[in-house]
Amino acid sequence: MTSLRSLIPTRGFRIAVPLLRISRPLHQNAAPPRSPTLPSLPTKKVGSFRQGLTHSRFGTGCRLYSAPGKKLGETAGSRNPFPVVPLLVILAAGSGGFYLLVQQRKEMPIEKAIRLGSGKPKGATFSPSDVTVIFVLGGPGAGKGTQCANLVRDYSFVHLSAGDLLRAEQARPGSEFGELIKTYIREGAIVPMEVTVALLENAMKEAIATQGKKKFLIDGFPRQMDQAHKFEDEVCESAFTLFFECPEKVLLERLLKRGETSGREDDNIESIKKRFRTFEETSMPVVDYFEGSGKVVRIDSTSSPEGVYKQLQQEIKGKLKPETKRAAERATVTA
Ligand SMILES: Nc1ncnc2c1ncn2[C@@H]1O[C@H](COP(=O)(O)OP(=O)(O)OP(=O)(O)O)[C@@H](O)[C@H]1O
Ligand SMILES: O=c1ccn([C@@H]2O[C@H](COP(=O)(O)O)[C@@H](O)[C@H]2O)c(=O)[nH]1
Repeated sequence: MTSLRSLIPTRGFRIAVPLLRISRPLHQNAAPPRSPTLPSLPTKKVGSFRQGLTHSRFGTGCRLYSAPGKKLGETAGSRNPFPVVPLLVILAAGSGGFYLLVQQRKEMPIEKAIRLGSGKPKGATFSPSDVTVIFVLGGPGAGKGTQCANLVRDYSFVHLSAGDLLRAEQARPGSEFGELIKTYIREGAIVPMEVTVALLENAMKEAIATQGKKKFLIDGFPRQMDQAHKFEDEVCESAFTLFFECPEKVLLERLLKRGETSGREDDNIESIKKRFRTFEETSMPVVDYFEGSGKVVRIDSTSSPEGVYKQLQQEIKGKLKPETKRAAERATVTA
C-alpha cells in the first residue's frame, strides 16, 4: 500500500509547511477526546474551563465548569494597591502556557497530517458522475463488513473499510500515526479526520489506477459530521448511505464472539462499551443528517447474514447505476 506521505502534493508542500504555523489548531476539526488517556489536543484557554461538548441524538449538550474565585492579588478584606506579585504571576503563567503550547504543537504527530490536505486545491477530487461512493454505516458489529463482502462478490464494488485502513496504517513500520491510531481505536474514539480521509482518498486513487474500478463501498465512515463534510467537499459526494440497524444487545453478543478469534484490540467489553457510546453520540447524527436529504437506505440486520443480504439486494435494486446492475445479473447467471 502506498504510504500516507505519498499523498503530500509536491507542489503544495513547500507552501503548506509555513502555512501550518498559522493554520487552525487541530482541535477545531477533531472530536473532543473522550478519555483522559487519549492524546490531548490543545484547547482554547478562556476565563472559564469548558469541558466535554457532547453531541448526542438528543441534542447538543455542553457541560460548563467555571470557578468563580477571587480576583488575583485580592485577599479577604484587603485590596493590594501595588499589584506587582499578581502581575508577575500572570506573566509567569502566560510565558509558561505559551512555552507548553509551542512544545505541544511541535511534538503533536497529527499536526503533520494536516499537511496532507493543506496543499490541496479547492473542490472534490472525483465527480459523482464518474465515481460512485456508497457510505456503509451501522453500530459496531452490525454486519457491515460481512454484507460488503457479498456486494463485492456480486456487484464488483471496491470495499474500503476505514477501520481496516487505520489498522493497516497503525501496523505499517515507521508510520507517524501508529501510536495515535492505536490509542484512539482502543478508546473507541474517532481518529482525527485528516488521517482517515487521506487514507481513503489514497486507497481510492490506487484502486482506480490499478483495477480501473470506480464504485466504492466506504465502510464505517463517515463516523462524525466533520468527516462527512470534509470527504464530500474534498474527495467525492456520496450517492447514498446504507445503514444497518441492530440493537446493542445483539451487537454485543456478536462482538464478544468475534473477539474470541479476531485479535482486535477493541473487541473487549471496555472498548465495546466506549464504541457504542461514540456511535450513539457522534455517528448517529451523521445518519440523521443524510436521512434529512433522503439519502439513507435502512436495513434491519438482526436476521441471519443471508436474510440480511436478501433484504439489502431488494432495497438497493433501484438505486444502482445500469452497469452495476448488469454485473449483479451476470453474477446471478454464473452462480
Ligand atoms: N446477520 C448476522 N447474524 C449473525 N452474525 C453476524 C451477522 N452479520 C455478521 N455477523 C457476525 O458478527 C460479527 C461482526 O460482523 P462484521 O465484522 O461484519 O460487523 P461490522 O459491522 O463490520 O463490525 P465493525 O464495525 O466492528 O468492524 C462477525 O463475527 C460476523 O461473522
Ligand atoms: O472513520 C473512522 C473509522 C474507524 N475509526 C476507528 O477505528 C475503530 C474500528 O472501526 P471499525 O469500523 O469497527 O473497524 C473505531 O472504533 C474508531 O476508533 C475512526 O476513528 N474513524
